[in-house]
Amino acid sequence: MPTPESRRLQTLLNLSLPGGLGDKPREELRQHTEEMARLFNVPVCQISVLDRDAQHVLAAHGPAQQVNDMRHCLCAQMIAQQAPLVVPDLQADPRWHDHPLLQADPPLRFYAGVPVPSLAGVYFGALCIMDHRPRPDITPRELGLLQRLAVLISSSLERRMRHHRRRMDAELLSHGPTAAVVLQLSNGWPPVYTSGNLREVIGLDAADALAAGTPFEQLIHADDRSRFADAMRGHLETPLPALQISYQLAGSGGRCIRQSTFTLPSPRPGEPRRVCAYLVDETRQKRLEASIAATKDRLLLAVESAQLGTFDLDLRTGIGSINARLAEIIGHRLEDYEYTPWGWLERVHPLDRHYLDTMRSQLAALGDGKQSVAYRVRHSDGHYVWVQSYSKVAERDAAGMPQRVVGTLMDVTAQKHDELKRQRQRQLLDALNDVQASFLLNQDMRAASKRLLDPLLAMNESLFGFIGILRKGPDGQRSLVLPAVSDLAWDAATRGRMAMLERQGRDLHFDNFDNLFGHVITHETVVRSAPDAPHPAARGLPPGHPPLSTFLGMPIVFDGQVTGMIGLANRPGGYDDELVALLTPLTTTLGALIRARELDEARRNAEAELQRLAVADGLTGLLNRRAFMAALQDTLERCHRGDGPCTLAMLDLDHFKQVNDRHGHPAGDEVLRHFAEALRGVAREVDIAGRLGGEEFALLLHGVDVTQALVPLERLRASLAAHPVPWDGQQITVTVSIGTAVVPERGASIQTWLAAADRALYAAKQGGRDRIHPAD
Ligand SMILES: Nc1nc2c(ncn2[C@@H]2O[C@H](COP(=O)(O)OP(=O)(O)OP(=O)(O)O)[C@@H](O)[C@H]2O)c(=O)[nH]1
Repeated sequence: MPTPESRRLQTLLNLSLPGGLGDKPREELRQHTEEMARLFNVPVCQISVLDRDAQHVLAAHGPAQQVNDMRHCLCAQMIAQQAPLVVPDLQADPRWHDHPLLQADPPLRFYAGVPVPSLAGVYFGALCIMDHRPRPDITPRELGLLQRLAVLISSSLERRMRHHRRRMDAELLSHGPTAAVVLQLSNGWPPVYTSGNLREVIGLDAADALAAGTPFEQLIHADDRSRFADAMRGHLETPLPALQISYQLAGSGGRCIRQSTFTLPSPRPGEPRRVCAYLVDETRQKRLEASIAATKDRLLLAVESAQLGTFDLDLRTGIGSINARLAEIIGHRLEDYEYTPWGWLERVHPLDRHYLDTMRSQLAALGDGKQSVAYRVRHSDGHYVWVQSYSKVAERDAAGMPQRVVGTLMDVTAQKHDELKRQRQRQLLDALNDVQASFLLNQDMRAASKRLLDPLLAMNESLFGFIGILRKGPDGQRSLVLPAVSDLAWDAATRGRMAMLERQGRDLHFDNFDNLFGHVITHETVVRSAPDAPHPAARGLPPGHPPLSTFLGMPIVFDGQVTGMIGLANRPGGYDDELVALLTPLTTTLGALIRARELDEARRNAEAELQRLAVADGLTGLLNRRAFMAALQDTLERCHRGDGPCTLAMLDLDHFKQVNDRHGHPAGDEVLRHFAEALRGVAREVDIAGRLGGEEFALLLHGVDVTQALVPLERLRASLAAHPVPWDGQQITVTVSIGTAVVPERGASIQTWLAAADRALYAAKQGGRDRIHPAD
C-alpha cells in the first residue's frame, strides 16, 4: 500500500519536478505569482513543491522564501493536513512566533496558503501569499480563489508534462525501429495516419507510394496479399488483443515486415473502422534466418552424404536424440528405435567398454572435451560394427560439469576390419616365427606349444584355448595330449589335477573323441559352435565347467593326416570364416612341427632298438654272450677297484636235449623263454642276466657274496622245478643246475672267473643236477 509520502514523490517524478521544469513554464508560473500578488495586493507570492526532505520554490513574486528546517515548513504542514493554512499575524501566533519568515527583511507577518493537488488528488506542493503586515483573516471567497488557482497551476503543470511526454514519444517513435500507420477499413486499406519514421521502416518507394494515395494492401507482395487481406478481415471479425502477421513488400528486394495490429474504436457511429498497425522491418532477421536455414540444410546434406550418424545427449535428463543414419548403422529404423544412453552402452562390445569409461572421464575435464574413439557396437543382427565417434561437450554447468554432449558416429567397420586383419596377420607371423625358432632350438614341442598359446589367444580375442597333439598308444588307441592349455580349472578337484600334472611334467589328455573336440579329430574338419548355432557333436560340459559360448576347433593336418588340433573358445562375436582362413597357416606349421617331432622320435626309437638288438639275445631278450662278457669285464674291473663283492652264477638247464627230443624244438624255445623270464624275476635292477648260448645262462649278482647269492638262486631253482612249463596242453618240467663263483683275486681275468663258475656248475651236474654248487 503506497504511503502519502511515496504517492507524493511519485507525482513529482511524473511531473519531472522540481528539476525538470523548463525555462518557459517556469516563467509562466512566475507570471501567475505576479498576477496573484497583484490580485491579493501582497508583496510576496510563491509556488513551491515538497520533495523527500526539502522544500523547492518553483516560482515566486517577491523574494523567494525557502525554509530548510522542515519543522518550520508551512508547505509541508498544509500537505500533511491536506488543508489550507492562514496565519493573520505570525508574530502574534504562539505557534509561529519564532518562524524564519519573521527574520526576513523586512519581516513577513502574514501568511495564507493552500496545498496544490494533482488531478489524482495527491497534494505535492503549495501556493501561498505573504505580507509584511498582519492582515485580518482571509475571506472564504479569497481562500476559494486561492484553491482554484492551485488547481489551475497543477493542471497546467500536468498538461505541460503530457505534452512533453507526447513529444518525447513521438521523438522516440520517429527514431525507433517501429513505424505506425492507421489504416481504414475501406477498399485496400488506405492509410489515415503514418508515423514520421515510416520511410525508414518500409523504404522510400513504398512510403512515397502510400503518400501518393496507394492503398496499403497494394504495397504488399502479390504472394502475401490475399493472406494479409484475410488476416485483417479476420482480425476485425474476431478481434484478438493483437494480430501478428509477417509479409513481404512488393518489388524486387522488397522488405520483410512484421506487423502488430490493434483495432481502434470507430471515431463516430457510422464511420469506417480503423486499425493501428505497428510495422517492423525484419528483412535482416529473415535473411539471417534464411541463411541459417540454408547453412543447416547444407550441413545436413554434408552429414547425410558423409553417412554420419549424429547424437545429442542431455546428461541431466539422460534423454538424447539421434538421426536416422545412426539408427541405420546399428540396423534399426529411426522410428522403431528408442535411443537411451544405457541401451547404447549395453550394445557396446564388452572389450571396448573401457574406451567409453575413458571418454566419460575426459568429458568431465574442462575444455570442449573433444573426443575421438573407435569401438564396436552390436548390430540388430547380432554382429558387431566398428564405429568412429567424435564428440564434444556442448554445455557445462557453473561448476564446469558437462550437461550436454553432441557428436557424430561413422561406420568404419570395413577400414577397421582391414586394419585388424593386417594386425592379426602380423601377430600370427610373429607367433609362427617364434614357435618355429623355439622348436628348432630345443626340439621341444611342448615348450613351443606353451609359448604359442598366449599370443594365439590374444590375437583372436579368445578367452580359452589349447593346442592338442594326437598320440597313438602301443595298443593303437589314440589320445589327444594337451601340452598347452589355458587355465580351465573350475573347482578344487580340477585345480588339484592340473597342479599335479604340472608338477609331474605331464600333460592333460583326452581319450574320448565322442564330443566337440573329438569331432575335429575323427572327422578331420573345422568345428564351430555358437549359441545360435550349436554343433551336433557337443555333449554338454561337466558340472561347474565355465560356459563355452563360442567354440572353434581346427585340425592340425600334415601330409593328409591329422596330427592334432587347436581349440579356441569364448571369442565375443564368435568365429568366422575369415579367422579360420587366417589361422590355417598356423595349423599347417604346427602340423609340420608335430611331424618333425614324430620323425625325430621315430629315429631315436630306431637307434635305441638297433642298439638293443646288438646286445640282446634274439630268443630271450637277455644280454647275448658278447654283451654279457663285456659287462662281466666291466664288473670285474669295478670290483677290483673296490666296488664291493659280486657273485657270478652259471645256470644250465638239465637234460634239455630231451625236451627238444620229446616235445620238439619250438617247445624247447618256449622253455628257454620261460626260464629267461624266471631269471629276470630274481634279478634285481643292479644284477645282469645273459644267455651264453644253447641252454646255458649266466647271472651277475652285484654286492653279494656266494652265500648271499644262494637265496635268490635257490628261489629260482625251486620255483622252476615246482612249476612246469605249459606247452601244447602238456606240462614240461625242467630243472636247472647252478654253479657260483665270487669275483677272483685282483689280477685274475674273467676267464678265470668263468672257469671257476663253470667248474662249480659241472660239480652241480655231477652231484645229481637240480642244485646249486658254489665254487671251492
Ligand atoms: N630248442 C632249442 N634247443 C637248443 C638250442 N640251443 C641248443 N639246443 C639244444 O640243447 C641241447 C643241449 O644238449 P646237451 O648239451 O647234450 O645237454 P643236456 O641234454 O641239457 O644235458 P646236460 O646238460 O648234461 O643236463 C642240444 O640238443 C641242442 O640242440 C636252442 O636255441 N633251442
